[in-house]
Order: sequence, then C-alpha cells, then structure tokens
Amino acid sequence: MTAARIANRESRITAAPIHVAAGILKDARGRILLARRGDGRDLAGLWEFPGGKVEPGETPHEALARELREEVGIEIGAIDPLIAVPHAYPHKRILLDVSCVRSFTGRARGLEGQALAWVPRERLHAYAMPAADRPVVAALLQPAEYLITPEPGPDLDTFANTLLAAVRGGVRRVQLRALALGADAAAALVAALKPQLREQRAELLLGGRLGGDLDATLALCAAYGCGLHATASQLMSLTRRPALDAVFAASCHTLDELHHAQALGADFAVAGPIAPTPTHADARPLGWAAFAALREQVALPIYALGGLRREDLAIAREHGAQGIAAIRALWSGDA
Ligand SMILES: Nc1nc2c([nH]c(=O)n2[C@@H]2O[C@H](COP(=O)(O)OP(=O)(O)OP(=O)(O)O)[C@@H](O)[C@H]2O)c(=O)[nH]1
Repeated sequence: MTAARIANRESRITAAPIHVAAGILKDARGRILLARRGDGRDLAGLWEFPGGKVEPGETPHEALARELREEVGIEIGAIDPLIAVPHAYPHKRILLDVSCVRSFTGRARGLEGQALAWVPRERLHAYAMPAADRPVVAALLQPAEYLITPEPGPDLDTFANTLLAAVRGGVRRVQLRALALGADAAAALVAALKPQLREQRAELLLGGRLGGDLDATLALCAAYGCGLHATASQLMSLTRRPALDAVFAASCHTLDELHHAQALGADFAVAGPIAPTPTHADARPLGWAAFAALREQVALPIYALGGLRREDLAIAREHGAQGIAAIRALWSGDA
C-alpha cells in the first residue's frame, strides 16, 4: 500500500462517524423486521435493521422515515429511542442510532431487491448481523438494569429480603457480590436466593470472589446454575470461557480487558466508573465520552457503572450502553 493510500485509509478511520438511523419494526405477532444487505454493498449478506445514513439537514426520525419509505414501502409514525451504538469497523466508524417504531402503515416489501424477514425476538441470534448490531440485539433482549449487591453484612435475612424486594420492583439481573462472606455462608445464601430469583425470572450471577477464590465461585455457579461475573484480573487470567450453563460477564476498565472479554465469548461486560462513587473513591471517573470511545472498539453489550441512577438510563443508551449497573441506586431505590 502506498503512503498516500495509507494516509487516505487512516483519515477515513479517524473521520467523524457516519450517522445511521435504523428502526425496530414489529408486526402484529411481535416479530421484528430484518433486511438482508444485498451483494456488492458493504457488509453484504448480513441481516440488519432497516434504515440508512442520515443526510445533512435531516433529523434521525426524518432519515428513518425516508429510508423506510424508499427501501421498504412503509410510512412510519412516532419513534422511541432504543440505543445509539458507536462502532468502529476496520474501514469506517458509524453511530448506529436505533429507534423503536411505534406504528406504521403499508406492507413491508424489499423495494431494492433485498430479502426481508419477520423474526421472533428469540430467533434474532440465528441471523448473521454486523458487529454494531450486537449491542442493539442485547438492548432488545436483555435487562437494562444490573443490580450489584452491597456487602451482605451479618444480617443475611434482611439482606435477602431487600434483594427480593428489588427484584419484585423490576430488577431482572443481579450480581451477588460478597467479599467477606465465608464459603459455607455464601453457599447457604445462594441456595436460599436462587429458587426465589428463578421464580421471579431474574438472573443470578456470582461475583468472582464469592466463597473465596474463582474456583470456589465456579463450584457454586455449577452447583446452583448461576452465572459468573469475573473481576478484571480474573478475566485476564482466563484463557477460555469458563464452562457454565449460564451467563459469563466481567468487569473491565481498559480496552485490553474489553477485547479479552469479547475474545472469550463473554455475554456482557461492565465498565466504569462513569462518575465519582464512594465505593471506588480512588478510581478516576471515565465520563461518557471515554465510555463511548471504548464502546466503539468492541461489539460486546456493556453496562455503565459508577455513580449512576435509574434516570441515567437514557444517557447511558445514548452512549451505546446496555444500561446501568449500580449498587445503591438499584438496591434501595434511592441513590
Ligand atoms: N441500516 C442499517 N445499517 C447498519 C446496521 N448495522 C450496521 O453496521 N450498519 C451500517 O451502517 C451503514 C448504513 O448505511 P446505508 O445502509 O445507507 O449503507 P449503504 O449501503 O448506502 O452504504 P455503504 O454500503 O457504502 O456503507 C452501512 O455501512 C451498514 O453497514 C443496521 O442494523 N441497519
């Protein structure tokens, strides 16, 4: 490659992201519309949410309405933002701005010869999609809030009751994080919590130091069918995804850690702290811009953590986060 071509390629990669508006359209049965990118186009053959580039002077809503009219032959009504994913492909950067379309008129057809498919939510994973779409599918399917428990302390009954109250209040994904609990007490707590969380359809992940070290935690995960949430240093010590029947997640603070989590096939990561937080007083806050800069380098769903409240979900989604992970804000309902 000549110097001029290299310079040209570099300038395209570092150039401002291309703003792309895409829509989640549902039919009467709740199935979601995917369109197949035709031959000769970038990322040809992959399935995507219909939409296209936002032209100068257009709002994302106007761009989406135009693209769906031109490409699929429908007229859309109001939209609700779902997630805006910054993603860096090797040759270009995009901001994939995805909204849920509340209503539309007309029958969807592939007006540019593209194949269309109405896909049940749980079948989305069976369709090969561009990397930027992975966080979009996660935003559709996985919880927006991730509760990380505070240290249980001596009164385990009150702890368990507060946790179950949070789950009854809508939390669907929980990490039991306890550093000071002995192995037997940890096992008894997991045995007590797991059936009740299953009944509420809430997922339980065990923090990587529950019951001692990672091996002890993995034994508890296997015994009770729980997911694993590895610490960043545990993540970096792993050379393959742990054998689990449940989700595998990790805390990440750097791009290396996020890349490693993705390479091991983690289901999601947690990154932060976004804002100052008393539980990690010495950690330097990342801020949203740095979060988005990390986010665009990996396709993993990532929860933002640190000093966040429930009301921060919208800003988290604007920066491509799966949602917010929190201790205080989700534990007692106050921050
Ligand atoms: N509409 C849409 N585009 C997506 C999705 N995911 C994703 O990475 N993209 C990328 O966002 C850009 C959308 O622009 P476009 O649909 O107008 O693309 P295009 O074929 O006109 O241009 P291009 O092929 O030169 O990139 C493409 O580069 C596409 O690869 C998605 O779910 N929906």
